[in-house]
Amino acid sequence: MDSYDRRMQCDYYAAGRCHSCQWMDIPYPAQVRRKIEQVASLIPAFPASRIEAHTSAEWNFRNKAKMAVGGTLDEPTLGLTTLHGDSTDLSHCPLYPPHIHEAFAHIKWFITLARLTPYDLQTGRGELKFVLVTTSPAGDLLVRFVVRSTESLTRVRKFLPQFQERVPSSRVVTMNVLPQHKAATEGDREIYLTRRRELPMQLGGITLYLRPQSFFQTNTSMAQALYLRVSQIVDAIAPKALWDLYCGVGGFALHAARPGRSVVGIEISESAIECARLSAAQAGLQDVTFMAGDAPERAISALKAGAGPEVVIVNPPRRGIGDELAHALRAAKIPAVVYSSCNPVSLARDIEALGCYQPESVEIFDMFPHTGHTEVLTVLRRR
Ligand SMILES: C[S@@+](CC[C@H](N)C(=O)[O-])C[C@H]1O[C@@H](n2cnc3c(N)ncnc32)[C@H](O)[C@@H]1O
Repeated sequence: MDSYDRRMQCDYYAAGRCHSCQWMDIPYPAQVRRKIEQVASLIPAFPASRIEAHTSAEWNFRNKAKMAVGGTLDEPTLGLTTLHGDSTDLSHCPLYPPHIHEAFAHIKWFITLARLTPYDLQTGRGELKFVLVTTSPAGDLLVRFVVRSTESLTRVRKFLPQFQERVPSSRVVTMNVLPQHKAATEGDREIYLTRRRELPMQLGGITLYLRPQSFFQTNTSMAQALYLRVSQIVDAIAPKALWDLYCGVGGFALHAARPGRSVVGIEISESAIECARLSAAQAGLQDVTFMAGDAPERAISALKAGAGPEVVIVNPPRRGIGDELAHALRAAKIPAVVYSSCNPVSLARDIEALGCYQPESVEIFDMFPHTGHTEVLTVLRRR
């Protein structure tokens, strides 16, 4: 497919209305080659020819939409807004699956019905700032209305049954309050409008649970492939004890849990840990413990006290694991570190800090087609 055909698949890009996917002009196989070369240039110990790539669907792969609300009460837009008060509707963005597109139409109808005035970035007036929608593989939705204040709460509660009648898949609906005029897509306060609080995300044999403020990988099929691959890698090493640091709602830990293997997951978000525990209990997993806390701090103190599993999985935020944790893993002589990273630059820095660890394999899981971002999985073995 040439670049002209590709542009035709996203009308917004072709019309110059959205530039979020910077690589839209590059045919997908060339995007993947470019990512492999980028990763190889950052991890010189590993040649591009040995990097395996797991490719994504090119369209409809994103499970989460973050839409800025603009336009007017009677004709709201979902997409982009600017400081000058301009708004662009992107509610048919081809990265989202068709049922999210359908939900957007009903969300617009609901905005008008509940008198949720779009927030104006220029004047600071109005109420509704963003609509955040996440879908499960089964098509159920988590819908969040990010508002400036709770002024509309009574109306939203009143009309919600009508919205849910139109969108029965909207299992969890919340109002998130973001009073400050700042560049953020959500605030700290979450008001649940439905009895259900978690969106079940069925991945293979495990059901993960997602709450409004918990992290979840945005490409569900790629996440499933990644968890499966890591469980195979861990099974091949066959550790008796395993840690999953920065475990989120437990994707790696739960997929790698086996009878006779002790698994510990550590994550900063209390609510993500509650979700991970729920999944473990439902799956009847015995020797799996999830702890809320600072992963580097807890791991370093446990390593200093002499604890040490045979395998440590790390999946940190973009900043990476940092020198202190890298040095502690090295000093404790952990035999294998399975590192999943969304930032090859911090990954390369951490590999350097780990020192005596050699990449045994490097794989790309292309979570983010049409952008320069990629997820890299590497197995680091102590030399
Ligand atoms: C890239 S996400 C990975 C989540 C999970 N492994 C998954 O597959 O969904 C990084 C996670 O690190 C968590 N986090 C950030 N800082 C942390 C810290 N200091 N200690 C523990 N977890 C942290 C975030 O809340 C987020 O859930």
